[in-house]
Amino acid sequence: MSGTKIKICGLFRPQDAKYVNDAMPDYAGFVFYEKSRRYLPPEEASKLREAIDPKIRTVGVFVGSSKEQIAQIYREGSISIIQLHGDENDAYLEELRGMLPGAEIWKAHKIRSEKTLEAAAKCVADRVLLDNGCGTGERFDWSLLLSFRRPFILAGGLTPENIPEAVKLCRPYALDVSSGVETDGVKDGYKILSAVRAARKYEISRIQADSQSCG
Ligand SMILES: O=C(O)c1ccccc1NCC(=O)[C@H](O)[C@H](O)COP(=O)(O)O
Repeated sequence: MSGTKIKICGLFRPQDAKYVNDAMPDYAGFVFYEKSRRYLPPEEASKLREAIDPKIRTVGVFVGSSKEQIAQIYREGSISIIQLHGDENDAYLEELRGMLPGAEIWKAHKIRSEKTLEAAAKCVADRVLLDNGCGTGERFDWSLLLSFRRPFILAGGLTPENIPEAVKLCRPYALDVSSGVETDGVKDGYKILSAVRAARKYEISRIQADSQSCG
């Protein structure tokens, strides 16, 4: 079944690995941005990666890092996808690609208007992530996505409760959730499980409805 994928972002404690292993999202994110309250020091990334089920792909989130820093972390093997969440432009992406042939690169775009979506549509990244901000728990105006024609990862203000609405309205390739699966600023195992189930459950009920309507 190829349903909507889901990423749980901002893991940094040993128990976060257990939570994702119980829920089995498609992706887990490590934030390598020192100013984030979810910062994971690069020297701790390999240990956390090893504690996570190998079927879950890990994504490194970078803001304003040098290409050399990103390449070093990627080569160490704790992440298999690079997510650029700062002001990186296409030239930066192409240079990074030249340094890391075959690496999957995602680029986050802060969506404010049709114009910001146009930039996302043209971006050279392997995948684009459409967000309100940077792990701030707020969503943008999803109605802007009605005419967006490229597969995308939806981020910003997603919760176990609004995931069915998000999937139904926006039809994303994947969902990216962080604040919405936290309690008192740290990851909550029950909320992670609920978010992953919400994404998968919606997909199952949609497939059932489609097969019934086909007679
Ligand atoms: O999570 C952070 O602290 C963060 C800091 C700086 C840049 C990006 C950051 N997170 C990126 C993500 O991929 C988040 O999952 C995404 O923005 C959604 O966050 P939320 O609205 O909290 O669900």
